[in-house]
Amino acid sequence: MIESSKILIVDDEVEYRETYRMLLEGRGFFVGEANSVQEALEILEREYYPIVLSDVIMPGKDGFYLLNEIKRTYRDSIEVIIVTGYGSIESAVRAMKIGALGYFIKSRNPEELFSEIDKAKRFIKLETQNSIAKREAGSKLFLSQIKSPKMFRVLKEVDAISQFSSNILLTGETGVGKEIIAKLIHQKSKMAKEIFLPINCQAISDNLLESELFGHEKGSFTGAASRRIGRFEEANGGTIFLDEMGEMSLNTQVKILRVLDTKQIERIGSNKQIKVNFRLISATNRNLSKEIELGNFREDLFYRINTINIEIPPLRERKEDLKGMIDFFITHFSNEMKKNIKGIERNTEQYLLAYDYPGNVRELKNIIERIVVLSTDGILRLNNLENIKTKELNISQNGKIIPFKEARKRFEVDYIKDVLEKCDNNITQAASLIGISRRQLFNKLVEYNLKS
Ligand SMILES: Nc1ncnc2c1ncn2[C@@H]1O[C@H](COP(=O)(O)OP(=O)(O)OP(=O)(O)O)[C@@H](O)[C@H]1O
Repeated sequence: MIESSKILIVDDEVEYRETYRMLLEGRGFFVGEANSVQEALEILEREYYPIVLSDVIMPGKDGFYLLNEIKRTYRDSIEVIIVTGYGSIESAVRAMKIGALGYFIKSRNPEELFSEIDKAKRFIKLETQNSIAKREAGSKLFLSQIKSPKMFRVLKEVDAISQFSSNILLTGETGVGKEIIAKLIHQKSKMAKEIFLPINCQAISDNLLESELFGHEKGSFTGAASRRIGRFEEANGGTIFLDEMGEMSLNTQVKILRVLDTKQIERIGSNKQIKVNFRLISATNRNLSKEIELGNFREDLFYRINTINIEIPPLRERKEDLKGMIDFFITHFSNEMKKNIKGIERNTEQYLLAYDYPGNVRELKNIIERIVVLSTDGILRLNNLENIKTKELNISQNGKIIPFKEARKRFEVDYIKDVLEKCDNNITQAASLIGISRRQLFNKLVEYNLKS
């Protein structure tokens, strides 16, 4: 079932509901019905419908009341299209002001209704995938050029398993491209048009992770100011990608196991069962068998998520692709930064080809980004080759990944120091190279205590 194609029709007249049902089902939508505002709100409590098509005048509460309630409770996770028999500019404006996405007059051509629904679908997808899209903006992938036999085998496996809905576990060191492969599996699957929802279990604290995944009812805990639709509900019909699965607490593991067994969830603070249907791809860079022995990971969950296992090799085991990847990232970053890169210094290229990349593709990508940023004459060179290891691996401390804010600070400090060194500490020139104002750079120097 296609989740963004689920529509709830709210109309007190059964003939209208049936007409819409016929029209919409004919176009592949899954249709739910409510004959009143009250019933619609009850259904929405139980089941997630991303799109609601509501009549205005009904016995009891009217469509504007429903619209108001939906926007107050669900904000942008549900889009509403108001349908009315009597079109008037005032009521259209009113609907839009309250937050309806579209407005349709019953006597009009149904094609207009479909175009409103398409708009709502695009909006919902955009909302949920906004952050993903931002992250991936302009980044084409190095896939079709792959020559390494090990990576080639991975791509073959992806082709073979994409069409099935079995749970998949991706294993491999950090930065090898597990998320890229997860996305590829989704794109090649039957759900390609539906949502791909990545969640990094390590980036979210354990108590928040539960609410993130399952959603919560208003007031179910301090800070739960409104109802929240969980990720499992949002991913319905599509693929959910649980990254860093090995970091999940035993408590959350039990709950995930239950969802996989029953295909139902309960929002925190509610005991209503809600049906969910998604494909699960998990990833970890831990050795889960070892974690099971240590009592950190549940064996039953391991077997559930690991119907198919794909191991992604580290970059040092796919040296055949290194040269191609280096060129690929140079082109990518020089286009992105609009820099005319003429070439790469021989020593630097040799070093990059011989280096073993413990941080894998992510590390290679970061190094290339940095040398492209720092190149002022169109030639790429690593000034201090020994520095590379300590700088690139500066993402963890005592074995724990450092928080994003701290990592950004470290990067900015290194980056600013490098650029200043290149410009003989000339702040005006450094600011111009970086592309920020002299004042902004000066503020950074004060903030990071780099003035000396
Ligand atoms: N084939 C590829 N083509 C282009 N970029 C890639 C490729 N593989 C990985 N990358 C880039 O390398 C970085 C790391 O990739 P990704 O996040 O998929 O790795 P991961 O294995 O999921 O890492 P982690 O275990 O740390 O979550 C990303 O910036 C990604 O865009």
